[in-house]
Amino acid sequence: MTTPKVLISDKMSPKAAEIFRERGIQVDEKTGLGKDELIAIIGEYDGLAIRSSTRPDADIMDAATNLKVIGRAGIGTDNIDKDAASARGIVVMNTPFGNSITTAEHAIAMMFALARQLPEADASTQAGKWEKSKFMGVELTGKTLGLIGAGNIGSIVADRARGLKMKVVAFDPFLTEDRAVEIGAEKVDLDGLLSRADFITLHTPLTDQTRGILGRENLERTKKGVRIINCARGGLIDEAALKDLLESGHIAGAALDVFGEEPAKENSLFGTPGFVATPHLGASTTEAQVNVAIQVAEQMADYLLTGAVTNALNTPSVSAEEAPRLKPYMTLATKLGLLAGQLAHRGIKRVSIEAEGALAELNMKPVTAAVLAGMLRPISDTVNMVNAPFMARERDIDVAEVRHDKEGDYASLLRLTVETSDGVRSVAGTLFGDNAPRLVELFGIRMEAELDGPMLYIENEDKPGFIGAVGSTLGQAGINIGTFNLGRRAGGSDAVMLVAVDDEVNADVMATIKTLDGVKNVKALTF
Ligand SMILES: NC(=O)c1ccc[n+]([C@@H]2O[C@H](COP(=O)([O-])OP(=O)(O)OC[C@H]3O[C@@H](n4cnc5c(N)ncnc54)[C@H](O)[C@@H]3O)[C@@H](O)[C@H]2O)c1
Ligand SMILES: O=C(O)CC[C@@H](O)C(=O)O
Repeated sequence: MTTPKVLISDKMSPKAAEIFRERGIQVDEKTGLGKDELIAIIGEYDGLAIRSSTRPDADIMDAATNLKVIGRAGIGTDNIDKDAASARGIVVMNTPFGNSITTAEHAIAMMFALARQLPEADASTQAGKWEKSKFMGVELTGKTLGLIGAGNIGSIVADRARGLKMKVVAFDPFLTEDRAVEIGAEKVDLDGLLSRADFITLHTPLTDQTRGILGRENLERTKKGVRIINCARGGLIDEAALKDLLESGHIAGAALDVFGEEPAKENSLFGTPGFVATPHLGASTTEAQVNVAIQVAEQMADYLLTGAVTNALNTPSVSAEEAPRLKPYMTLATKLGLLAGQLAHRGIKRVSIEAEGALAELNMKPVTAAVLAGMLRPISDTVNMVNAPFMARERDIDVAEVRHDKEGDYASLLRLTVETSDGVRSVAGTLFGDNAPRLVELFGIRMEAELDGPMLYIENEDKPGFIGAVGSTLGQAGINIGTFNLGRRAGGSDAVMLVAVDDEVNADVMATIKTLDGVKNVKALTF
């Protein structure tokens, strides 16, 4: 294996580079690159470690011919084109917890800043004024804090706010009643929150559903004198409406760490009374930056060196302990997928992936991704485990996973049942003693075969002399046979044959085999 190479393209704690080097990965740190500069060099790298300034898009990824992973030292990945990454098989990972406390603390700091007008009072005092009566504040104790989004950061904010003796109400469609009780919040709908909250703080990602969640109409519905904090993402609040309502006095204060346009070197809100701004500092503490740098470097190194996947947004997780146990099953899954994909004459509509015995106790998601990657390889040169589920969805292939706890004839079994417009057919395989993947059933016919190298699949009437005829056709063409794997349907006249050959069988030989008496179907396969 060649030494993987990683580019760190945003300012990051030196801990990240230190970890990459310790793990034997080459690392370059080049920050502040323009898009074209990045495009010119990205082809050299297996990994790209970023914060929020680098914005890897489809153009950058097209040039990133070796790129396997993009690691975001932070939470939000809205600066990464994840669809483009998935389509190219690039894993995107973030560090979902490393800066949560820091960001929650920033939101609380912003709340105090608004409640006591700290920035204005500071500026006035240092300007030599002593405007004691101008800066009359409000207490937090007893006030209602409305959380929009109660995930990692929102729930830490709730905890801190409860410590400040505030009442917490939360709007989050994915928050269960039990979790709301656990974080000490009352679950409410958005209207309830807008009408009751003295302070509102946003902690959702920016999605199609959350964009403009505090738009003009909702801002107008807030309680008069409300104070609003956004340390999540610009785009959640209508900035023009916020300015109007601050100026009209309906909103008493607003503190934004994030803006629709960043860097926000100019913004219409600047200078508005009651407005406080910080330059996307939510995650900027020494502790958080060390946390996210260590985490992103460890995760990326694990993936590049061992295949373990943690905190990926576009592929299933595989822990470092699971990776070696799953590896042989993933090889089996890819081979069975390849077999099913190559033998499907028509587009696949549905695949059911069944695990039996020991395999049923493992993490099935990576196995499913490996099946799909194998199955789609005959129709795509670029498919891999990351983009296969995405490609299957794009092709409307319905994928089902089924686990059977009980062992059958084998300690573990993986069965794929594939539906095309030609009907439903299944293949099954297992791992032999040395973790070697073996086919054990082909279209309902028991047979044992290694799926390796070039092979010939032949369906025929079970007649004496047929095997000899195939053998001599291949022999006459100078093609050496590795193994002959045979099976026949019990009590029937159908037989199947998987012949491992040393060289690929050319079209002329295929045509001759097709003319042999009793042949029903012939196909050249590669594994
Ligand atoms: N300012 C900063 O520097 C900084 C630092 C870290 C994180 N962030 C941002 O903070 C945000 C929250 O991060 P997190 O770690 O808590 O994320 P999270 O995924 O743990 O929580 C997000 C919550 O939002 C909820 N949500 C999703 N759609 C919603 C909707 N339509 N209405 C209401 N709630 C909805 C989800 O159910 C979830 O509970 C993210 O946007 C992240 O990028 C900013
Ligand atoms: O890297 C940063 O400074 C910001 C990070 C923050 O926006 C995040 O989503 O984690």
